[in-house]
Amino acid sequence: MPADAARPRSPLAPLDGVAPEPGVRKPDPLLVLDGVTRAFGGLVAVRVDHLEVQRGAITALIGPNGAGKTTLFNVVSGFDRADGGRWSFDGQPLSGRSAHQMARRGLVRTFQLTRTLARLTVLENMKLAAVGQRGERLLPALLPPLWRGQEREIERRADELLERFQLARLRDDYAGTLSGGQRKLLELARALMAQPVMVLLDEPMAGVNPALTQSLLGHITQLRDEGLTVCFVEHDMDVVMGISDWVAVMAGGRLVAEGPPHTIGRNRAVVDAYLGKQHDEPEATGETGEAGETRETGEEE
Ligand SMILES: Nc1ncnc2c1ncn2[C@@H]1O[C@H](COP(=O)(O)OP(=O)(O)OP(=O)(O)O)[C@@H](O)[C@H]1O
Repeated sequence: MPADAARPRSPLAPLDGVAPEPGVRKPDPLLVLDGVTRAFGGLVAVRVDHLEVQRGAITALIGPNGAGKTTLFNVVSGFDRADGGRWSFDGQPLSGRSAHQMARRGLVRTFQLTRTLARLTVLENMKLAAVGQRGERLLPALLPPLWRGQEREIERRADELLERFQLARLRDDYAGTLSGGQRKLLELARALMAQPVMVLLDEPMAGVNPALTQSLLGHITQLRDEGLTVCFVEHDMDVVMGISDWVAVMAGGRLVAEGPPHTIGRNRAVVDAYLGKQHDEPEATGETGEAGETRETGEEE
């Protein structure tokens, strides 16, 4: 069980002064990736040379469609295999571990399309998340009394989380009757059943109405303030700017930029990633100023 899950956030801003450069070293990285690659046939979906995720921070992972964000989440969380590279979590080399093993170490992910089971109740979904993520299936057979104690503890934790996420009144409803937004809340609550140190959230706000988006944002920042490390994929830039401590940008499988949220919009590599490099080609190919200088591309403004 990760002991530091409820570690209070340092009042210092540890990312202040970290250079906004792709692959930059962080003062206290929890997750460190090196040379991670994943290809599908001829398409290299991910090729990240180096990425560090700062402990206790909210990091947004952004990039255009098909940039490789979900694939990177899948690989690191053990839901997919990498073709190459390695990564460590909390100083432990964990490349190639299964999703169960990663969850036991404290790294849990949620999915773009929620994975709640429609024909189970909200509470059953929560309990299953604890069992499934922690790989405790053998316990009931081997040690019934101990298991009953654990089950009570799991239910207590589930009820606590359902209360926190305003889902308590839906506890005994089938998950299939929940709205899209409520399912997103349940997905986040389920992830927390494993008492993770870090959560990877894949588009946690997608398809959620504005009121519920605000509620989810509040929950995510509260998790960070309680010491959890959060990395999330998001397309809505208002959300990214609103809650991120740091932003990492992918394009074509690569990490093309990193930095504090306010620097990202001004970064040329990010503009290129979203608009396509050709957006400034007319200026770059032969258009000269009075002094005869050709404007260069690819630089940060
Ligand atoms: N299982 C798969 N088989 C074949 N190609 C895949 C598979 N999964 C992803 N890809 C391809 O890999 C590339 C990266 O996809 P990925 O879903 O990781 O991007 P993304 O940045 O998460 O995109 P989005 O923001 O649209 O979700 C895309 O070209 C995608 O079509």
